[in-house]
Amino acid sequence: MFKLRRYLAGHYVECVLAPLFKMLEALLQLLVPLVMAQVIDVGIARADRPFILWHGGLLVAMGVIAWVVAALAQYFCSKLAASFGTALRDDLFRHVMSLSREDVDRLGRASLTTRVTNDSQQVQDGLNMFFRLVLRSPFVTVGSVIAAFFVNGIEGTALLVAVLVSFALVLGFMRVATARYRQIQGGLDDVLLRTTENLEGTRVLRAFRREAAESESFSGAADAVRRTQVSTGDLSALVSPLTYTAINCGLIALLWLGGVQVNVGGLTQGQLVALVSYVTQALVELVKLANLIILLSKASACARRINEVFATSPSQADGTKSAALAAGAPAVAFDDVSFSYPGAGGHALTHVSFEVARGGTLGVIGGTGSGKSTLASLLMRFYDATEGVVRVGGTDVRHLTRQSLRQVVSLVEQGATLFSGTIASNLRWGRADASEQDLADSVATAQAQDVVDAKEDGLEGSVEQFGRNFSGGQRQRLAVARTLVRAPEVLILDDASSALDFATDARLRRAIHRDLGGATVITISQRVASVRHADQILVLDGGRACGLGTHEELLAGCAVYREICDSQLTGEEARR
Ligand SMILES: Nc1ncnc2c1ncn2[C@@H]1O[C@H](COP(=O)(O)OP(=O)(O)OP(=O)(O)O)[C@@H](O)[C@H]1O
Repeated sequence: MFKLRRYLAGHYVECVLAPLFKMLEALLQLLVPLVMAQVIDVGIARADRPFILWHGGLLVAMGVIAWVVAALAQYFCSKLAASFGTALRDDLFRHVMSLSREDVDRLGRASLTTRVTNDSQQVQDGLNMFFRLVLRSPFVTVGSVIAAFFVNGIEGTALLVAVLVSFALVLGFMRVATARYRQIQGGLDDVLLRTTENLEGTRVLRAFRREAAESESFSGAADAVRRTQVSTGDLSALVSPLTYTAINCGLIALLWLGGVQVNVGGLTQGQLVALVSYVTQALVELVKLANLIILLSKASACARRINEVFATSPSQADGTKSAALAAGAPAVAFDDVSFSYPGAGGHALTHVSFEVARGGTLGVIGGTGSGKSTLASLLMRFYDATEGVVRVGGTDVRHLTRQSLRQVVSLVEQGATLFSGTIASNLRWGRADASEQDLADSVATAQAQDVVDAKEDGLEGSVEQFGRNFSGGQRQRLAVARTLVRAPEVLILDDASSALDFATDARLRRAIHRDLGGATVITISQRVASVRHADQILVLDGGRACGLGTHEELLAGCAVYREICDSQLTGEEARR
């Protein structure tokens, strides 16, 4: 947790003032029994009315001041914790965004979500309580023991023993609890993963009648968290009663010893009342301290998980060169590229080489799992090639700044994702300053005019989360339009028209060719019709390039391509 102290920068005044005001409140609290003792031993014993009234007024004044400083401390603590939480979450989110897909795969998406949301909140809550109690509780506890010694040595010793026993219990709990809380947060990751998977795949779940099985599996994960929470809860539930028991034993000893001493004249009645008050204060503060330690154990487990994310530096260093398609160099080139996903047994791509000239078109075809999307991911530099070099404009993509690479190369993926807002706000993800005309042109090229027209508000029509108020084909066309707004020099369509009928798909390809003059277009598809007119077609089979050429050349020389064509086209259609 200490490592996260940088998020307190700029709030050092509150960091000092909050615990200081709490201390002041505690100091006043410690003085109250001494004043009370005076009232009993002097004021009441001598029936001195003015003395009692004066000290009564003093107690009221101390109460008012204590209330004011406590309110101020509370204000500073809340402000401090809220600023800390906001800065931490912002930075954590930014850091997660800077990680490569490989890093995100390794840390786990669900786990990252829990860390950015729940874990950061736990740390914020822990910090809030820390500043409230870190000085106050130990101060009151230690102060009560010292004050008790000050009043009477024997009584002070009894209180000290009770406090030390309670403190040992609290520390023992902290050691066990931190590990348990880490386990609980890990379990919550699993619950979140199952929740999002099932919510996003509700339709599939129902179609395959997997509700019962998935509910059972979810219950299993939730129950594992419950068991750890219950056992940790049982443990933490013991902390307060044990602390109370230890201190109350001290109180019994104190009353017994105190009674004897009052009888022999070693202690006044007022001093005994003050001592009882100190024991009570120590008890209350020790219980608060125990709860603070429970909260800090939780916060420290969460802080460690957050620090793990910060310790993951992006596995891909950003390049320094600006991407530009130089004349003469191919727009895109794969030079003997192989790639395997982290933790995967084999290669997803093996020794793949090809070049696409500036303004040229490439079709990529192959069976499912043959490595087509992986090829697009390497070109976007979502992952780095394990062997070989991927080049854009003649430069190794690892040497290009990520921003400029993605300015030049744009990808439309099959699972077109839209974000809640309006159609226009989604399209402007492509280019923030795009004019209405730019948006309209892109919509027309993407064959999405009917999608916009169907909305009463046209381009201002609303888009729900993930674009779920649109059909798959409508989402795909809007996603294409969004990319076209950017007017990319290299456009990759990865199964981006899989939900479109053949006629719309053909119109879309023709429009892109017509309106995006000069752009290099890579079309990835399982449909021969989508790639057959490309300048070259790359055929992938099990991650290997088994053919590269025009439709006619491949028909004549590539058995895999011929097989794909046979499964989709009649002999006549294939030759046409
Ligand atoms: N994130 C990942 N982690 C591990 N393996 C992966 C990952 N993504 C894909 N793979 C594996 O890499 C191989 C190639 O996958 P890829 O998605 O590139 O195939 P594809 O040709 O696009 O398939 P499809 O046409 O079904 O979309 C497959 O064996 C797949 O299981």
